Amino acid sequence: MRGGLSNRTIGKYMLTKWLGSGGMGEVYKAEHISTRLPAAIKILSRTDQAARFQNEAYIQASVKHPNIAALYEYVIEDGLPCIIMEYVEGPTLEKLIMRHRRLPEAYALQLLEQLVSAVVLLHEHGIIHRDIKSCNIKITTEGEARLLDFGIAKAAYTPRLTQEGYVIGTTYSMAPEQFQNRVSEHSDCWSLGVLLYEMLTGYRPFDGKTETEIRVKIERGMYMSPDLLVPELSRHSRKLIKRLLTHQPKNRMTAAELLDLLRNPEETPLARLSGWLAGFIPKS
Ligand SMILES: Nc1ncnc2c1ncn2[C@@H]1O[C@H](COP(=O)(O)OP(=O)(O)OP(=O)(O)O)[C@@H](O)[C@H]1O
Repeated sequence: MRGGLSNRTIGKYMLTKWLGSGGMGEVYKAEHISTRLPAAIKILSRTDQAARFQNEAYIQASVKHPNIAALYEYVIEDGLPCIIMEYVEGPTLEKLIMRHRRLPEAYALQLLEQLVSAVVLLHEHGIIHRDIKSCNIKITTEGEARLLDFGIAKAAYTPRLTQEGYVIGTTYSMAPEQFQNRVSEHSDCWSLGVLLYEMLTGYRPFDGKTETEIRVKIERGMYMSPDLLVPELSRHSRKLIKRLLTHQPKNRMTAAELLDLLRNPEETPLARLSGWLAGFIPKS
């Protein structure tokens, strides 16, 4: 039942508000009984998904990063597995984009940098998120990004959770190789490209009326050049999108390279020339 568990206690927490339901369970806002600090609690509703749910908890617990919602505890209450995690106040990135139509470029790049630094950490731990998309990201009241939902993330120790041939992910943000079940950390970088495009233009690069239509566009790399939607878009952002939405995973920019470029944008020829000329100006 939706929200049917409100006012019940889970460990040291009291459930206060139903937040929504996802693929595996219900999410509630909760309050610590003695400290009154908030938390979000995900309660498994599909018992056939217990192994995947535990996988989500293992992964979320194994990485600590300011832009990843922290895991507090994994408990089993009356036979129900529960993930107790940081409560992130604020809208999802998807809602924020819809509300403003699209995000200002400087802010979009700032959010991307935060998310990429989280993804670099995941990849360093051998974890592939596999479902990076705007509705799995929340924006805090301070305007910072928090990555949520490790339900289908994959680590080296993740047990085989899917039936042979079952494709994992959300079609519009999936990389072409994900349809062949050849997922790697490069697939997360494609999804970051989809996310950047969506933040900057307000549109998804690969959209359509059916899953098949979207899939065909992804496999053919057919997307509208972002500057046709936002003519003032910088060359820097256009280049990032192009390098992330590269069909061949091996030729695609990695998360570490992307982070480096976001922190040290490539110098424009003009900036390089003026830096060079500055060397000739006598110091007074
Ligand atoms: N840590 C959190 N803090 C605040 N809200 C959260 C938190 N985790 C999840 N939510 C919210 O709870 C709702 C359900 O989340 P959940 O991750 O289970 O599903 P989903 O992302 O909607 O779907 P799916 O699991 O199928 O991807 C969403 O509205 C989500 O934004």
